[in-house]
Amino acid sequence: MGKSTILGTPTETALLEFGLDLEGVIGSTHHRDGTKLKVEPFNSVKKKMSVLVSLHDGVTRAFCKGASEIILQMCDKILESDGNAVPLSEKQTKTILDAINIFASDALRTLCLAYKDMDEAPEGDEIFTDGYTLIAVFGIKDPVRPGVREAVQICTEAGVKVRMVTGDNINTAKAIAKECGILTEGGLAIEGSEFRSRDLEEMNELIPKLQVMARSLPLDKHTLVTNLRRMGEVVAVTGDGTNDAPALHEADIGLAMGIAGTEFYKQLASYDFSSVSFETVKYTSILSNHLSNFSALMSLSWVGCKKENADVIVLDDNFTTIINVARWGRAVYINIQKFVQFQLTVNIVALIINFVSSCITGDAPLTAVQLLWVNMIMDTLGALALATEPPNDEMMKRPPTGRGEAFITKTMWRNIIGQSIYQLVVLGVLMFDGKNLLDLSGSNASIILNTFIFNTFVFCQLFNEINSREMEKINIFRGIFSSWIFSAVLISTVAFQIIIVEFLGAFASTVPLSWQLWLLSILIGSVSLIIAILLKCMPVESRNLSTPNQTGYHLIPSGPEEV
Ligand SMILES: Nc1ncnc2c1ncn2[C@@H]1O[C@H](COP(=O)(O)OP(=O)(O)OP(=O)(O)O)[C@@H](O)[C@H]1O
Ligand SMILES: [Ca+2]
Repeated sequence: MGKSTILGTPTETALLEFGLDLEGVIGSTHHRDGTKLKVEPFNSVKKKMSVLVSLHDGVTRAFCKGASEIILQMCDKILESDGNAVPLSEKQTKTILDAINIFASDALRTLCLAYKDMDEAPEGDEIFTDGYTLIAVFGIKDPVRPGVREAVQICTEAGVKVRMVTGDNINTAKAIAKECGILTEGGLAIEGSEFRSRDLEEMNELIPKLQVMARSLPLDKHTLVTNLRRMGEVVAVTGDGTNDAPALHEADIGLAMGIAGTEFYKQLASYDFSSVSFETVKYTSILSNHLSNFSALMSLSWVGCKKENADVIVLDDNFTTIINVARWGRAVYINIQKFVQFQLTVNIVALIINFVSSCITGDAPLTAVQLLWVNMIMDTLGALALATEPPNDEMMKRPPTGRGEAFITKTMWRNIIGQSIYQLVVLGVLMFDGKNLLDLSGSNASIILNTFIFNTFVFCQLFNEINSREMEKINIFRGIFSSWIFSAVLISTVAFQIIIVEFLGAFASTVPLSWQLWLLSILIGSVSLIIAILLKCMPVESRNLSTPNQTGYHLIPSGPEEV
């Protein structure tokens, strides 16, 4: 027989696989034919699941498995290795609790398995919650994937604070959080029950320090997200969707991962669940042949989460992918800002030049066709050039954009206004004294001057397009050749400009220019590169990270060294 594939949550599959392995060791035993009477599926609030089976000798047996402390509390007996149930002494309870803690501190998810025999099937819906006999304690290892630690580090550098909210035991949660760098020195790790009991004021104080919340209920995740948002934070939640749906829904960005994500994926292509890397590594010695009934306990409890709750579905179930989401999110946002900055400069200058000139001389230097042309190249090609820049690592080293932050930042206004003033001064001088300065005379003087103004205006925009690649940094050329689109756009803009000025005079109201004037246009345009450097030396906004906002909540530090 080939190896069968087990479907279900990683916890379930790990246990079932272990049970099946054990069956191979102990031999398939008699209890298999018991009939299932009732199943209480796993639920994140109770953190346990139960099943009621009727055995052939008339006995009804309840099996229960779930969070170790919770199941242990329901037990008053323990199954010894010889198969006899003996009362659970205080000393034994302590030993078991110690074992649980040792497992948990080793980053293992701990579960207990217990059973209870009854003569009759109980009435009502509830399966008993006391008088159980403890069968086993399990420690399940869910190895932290390679790269998670690095991903958390990148998040921290990017000003994204990673918190862990889990249904697991606090010690398990702490151990895992330490392993992936979520729990740091001075950070707070608490249990959901404690978190729940706090009032609003205490939460305001507690939440900024909170790094790990363990044994949480679905509602706790939701409460945390609501409070973080109230504090003005932008919250992204990742979850496997089944019990995280409320929090995913409440978050600004809901990232469905794990089963919810892969379940969706499974619909597109068949997905091999056996690749899920949970493995059972440790268990205590209190095992008996009762375990053969164990498979009845397994339920395919995973429910496809509502896809509407998530904004992003992480198909590869990998935390590192979230970095990519953030990188591209930032890249797109910044690219749009760059384009808007560039576009606003073009429009402000064109509008003012034409308006002022019309008011004073009754004549606009830039004709309708020229403006249309400017708009076409600047809109289409500019968007293409600036919006297709790929993300870079720099982007993940700046703090995130806050919820209420203006789209056009002060930095952008500085660049827009500075460049516009330069262009307006130059073009204004040319407009009013250009003939004199350029020594133009004769009947053609006016049209030559206007063509020259148009050409200079276009070159100013062209160089400003290069400036717009970087809003804050002086070096605007970094990686300019890695994006071939940008170079292609610049070259084709120049080519179009030559064609329109030199050959399409009748259409665009231009005349061919001498090479001296071409050179002068380019020179004047290129001065905007120097203007940009001067502007960037003018500080406008200090991204003061420690400014408390209205709730007294401090923004997170930007680098790990400040944590
Ligand atoms: N199938 C199951 N049957 C019984 N108990 C379970 C099962 N799965 C998890 N548990 C228990 O419940 C706890 C997890 O609770 P919960 O599902 O609320 O948290 P979670 O952080 O969403 O977990 P997960 O990583 O499974 O998504 C585990 O620590 C374990 O003790
Ligand atoms: Ca879950």
